[in-house]
Amino acid sequence: MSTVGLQKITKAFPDGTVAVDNVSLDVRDGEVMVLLGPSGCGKSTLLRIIAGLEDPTTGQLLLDGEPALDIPPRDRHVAMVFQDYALYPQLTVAGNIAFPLRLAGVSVEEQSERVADVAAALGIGELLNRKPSQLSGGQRQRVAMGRAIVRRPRLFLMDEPLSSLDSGLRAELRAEISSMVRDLGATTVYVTHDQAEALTVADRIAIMRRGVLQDVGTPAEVYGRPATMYVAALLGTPKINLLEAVVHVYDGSRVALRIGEQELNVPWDDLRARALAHYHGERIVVGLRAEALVAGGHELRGRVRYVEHHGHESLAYLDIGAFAVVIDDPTGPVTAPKLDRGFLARFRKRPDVQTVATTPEGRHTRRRAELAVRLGAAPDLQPGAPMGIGVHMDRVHFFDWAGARIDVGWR
Ligand SMILES: Nc1ncnc2c1ncn2[C@@H]1O[C@H](COP(=O)(O)OP(=O)(O)OP(=O)(O)O)[C@@H](O)[C@H]1O
Repeated sequence: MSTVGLQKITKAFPDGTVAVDNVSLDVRDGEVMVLLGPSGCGKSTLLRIIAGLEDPTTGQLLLDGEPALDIPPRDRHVAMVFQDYALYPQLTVAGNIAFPLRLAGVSVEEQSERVADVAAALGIGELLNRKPSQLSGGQRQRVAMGRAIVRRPRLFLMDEPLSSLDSGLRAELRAEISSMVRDLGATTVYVTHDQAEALTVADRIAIMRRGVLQDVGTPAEVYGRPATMYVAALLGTPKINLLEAVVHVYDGSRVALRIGEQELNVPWDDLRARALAHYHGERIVVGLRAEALVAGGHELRGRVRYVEHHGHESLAYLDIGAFAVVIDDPTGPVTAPKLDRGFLARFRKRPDVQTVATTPEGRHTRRRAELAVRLGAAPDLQPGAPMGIGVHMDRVHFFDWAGARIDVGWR
């Protein structure tokens, strides 16, 4: 049994940097909780607070329901895995994995038994006599994991464990890590800035921005019902289009969203239409992911700007004469569309990027929107071709201008 409770944790460093800002989060027994966010958002600081390497300025930490801030790090029974492996170069693989057991005074027989078990589970049983310098990056990371597991900790803390590996190996190892921690049943807090990694590894994801917790939920929940525009922009490939729209209610009977020169109707039997009606005359943001759109419908019209081929499918990027909001955060993800030269030349004459608002979500800029629509493998489409677009309204997200979700029964 192992749970973590973070209660209103704030960490301000002496220079005034607030790395973690009033974060409350419960990690359940046996759960893999991923802390996701861009560099500098406070993920590592939170992890270090759980490990006891850092004290919060205010707030409480509970381990297994008990206040834990006074427990020294070595007595918290947590194992940390970092991105830079930190293996002892002079020790063999077996020596590295056995190291914490040796420190703990475990007998030599038990040490070699446990090392062999762990190495077999990680597929590095053949490498026990090698030195770290004779291993590949992936093998070194497995050894580092082995050294953490062998102690049978009640809690794993992993800080970007895969970030120094190439992308193929990352994908392979993240699947392995997620099945391994589940087999062990160990509660895990896993830090990453990679949304794809978070969506694969996590039971639940906690999304952070500038020290503030933005959203918590299963991968399906945070992807399917993002709490804020920022969360929507962070998750998914291709990135969501965040379109600037103005709400118009016709005679209290129909809600339409004016997107550029076009109108997207929200049927009155869509329960969210009532929530949207409160914004009559106001600017909101409409989030459209590729899976909300189908080529050949009639809800929106656009012109093909360019087509991106991905082998099994392709993505058409359409100009629909609308503006997209870009979350302008130097440390955050930017939903900047790819701009070709001609586009840039035309828009230099009429700048498309301008600051339009400063909200709690950050400084917003707008750009000419490019709507991504999924198509078959090799569509016969030329730039400039007109295309009708169908919209699955149930997959469309609405946010107010400050970036908070507009929805029925939303918190
Ligand atoms: N000792 C310190 N003194 C002052 N500021 C600090 C200190 N340690 C961290 N910070 C700041 O606190 C913020 C959060 O840092 P943290 O390392 O937790 O972020 P992170 O999300 O883990 O980023 P990364 O992925 O780059 O490690 C950053 O702005 C960082 O510069």
